[in-house]
Amino acid sequence: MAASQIPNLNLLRRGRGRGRGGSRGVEDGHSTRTSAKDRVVQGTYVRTTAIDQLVSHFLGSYSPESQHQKKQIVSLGAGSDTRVFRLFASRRPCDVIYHEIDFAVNTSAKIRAIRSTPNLQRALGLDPSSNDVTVSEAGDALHTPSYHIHPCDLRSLSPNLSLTEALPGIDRSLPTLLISECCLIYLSPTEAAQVVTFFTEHLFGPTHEPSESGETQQSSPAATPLGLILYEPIRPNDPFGRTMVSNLATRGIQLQTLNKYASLEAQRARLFEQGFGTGQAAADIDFIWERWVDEEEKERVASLEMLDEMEEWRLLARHYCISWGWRNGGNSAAFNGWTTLQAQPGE
Ligand SMILES: C[S@@+](CC[C@H](N)C(=O)[O-])C[C@H]1O[C@@H](n2cnc3c(N)ncnc32)[C@H](O)[C@@H]1O
Repeated sequence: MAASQIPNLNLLRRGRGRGRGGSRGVEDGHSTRTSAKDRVVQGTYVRTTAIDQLVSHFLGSYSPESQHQKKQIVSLGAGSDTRVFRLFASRRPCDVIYHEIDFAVNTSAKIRAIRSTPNLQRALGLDPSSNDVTVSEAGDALHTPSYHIHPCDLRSLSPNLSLTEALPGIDRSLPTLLISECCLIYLSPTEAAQVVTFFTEHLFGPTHEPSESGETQQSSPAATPLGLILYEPIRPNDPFGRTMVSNLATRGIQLQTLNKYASLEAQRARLFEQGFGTGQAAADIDFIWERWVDEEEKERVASLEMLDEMEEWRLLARHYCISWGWRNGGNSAAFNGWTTLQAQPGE
């Protein structure tokens, strides 16, 4: 699918209706604007809160010393996501190196927004007049010591590219978290797996350096600690899921990996198979709402929603999941914070 054809799934959800009866509110286009907006607040809220929690459990609590133990985040298909602004505003001096990858058309738009919005620059801690900020001539790449925006089709990442060609500024030795929030689902299963392999094996795999005799030898047996968070729809085969798929299809959207990774179990198996051998976990948004959000917060957010809409929202929430997997890479404790998070057992 070409860049211009890829809609923002998150924005599409904004147009979804309540749909009483048959389609149970999936993309049926008969909603009132106000109620659709309310529900999106709750859908988006849980997703963002859950991923924020995974991110903060990975980064650990902030202290000025923590900048000496930097970690790295790579957001695949970051689009107009704003997590980096919130994160940088709360961790200064910064202890994270943050990379965002997307098609040039999207990275250019984001860089234009940053350049024209002093508040965003302040959130990033940027001084645009300093030499620390470099923007490419085409306006589609941005590099600072802590924040990099890469104009790149993920499918073009290949072991044949040098690091400076592929993703300048990536540090191969830092514990790294990859985030795919509704991104890899647009690729074919093979392409999506190749993207993940590029990171698990090529960029962050055990390093191989030529010996004096010219043979390749393993200089560091331990791979870099690496984690992956995926946020995507699941369960396309029940009545609600079938309606979801068919309504997306009428808009020309085919979520290519949806059938292959259709359940929580399939998502966990995918993470294991794709190199995150230390731990794999998954939960649907309904479970996360129940178990990760405290009662007071739930009441506050649910009050935005008419009570009789709640069941419908929960049905929708059972069709989106977050899965997360990690490998420690030697004895690293980089992802130990994830072991305390409650995952959903079973399918
Ligand atoms: C539904 S949007 C999600 C954006 C963002 N992650 C969020 O949650 O708000 C999907 C994003 O993935 C990007 N994307 C899809 N395929 C891509 C590819 N092959 N290379 C780079 N970016 C891609 C799209 O351009 C788009 O910005």
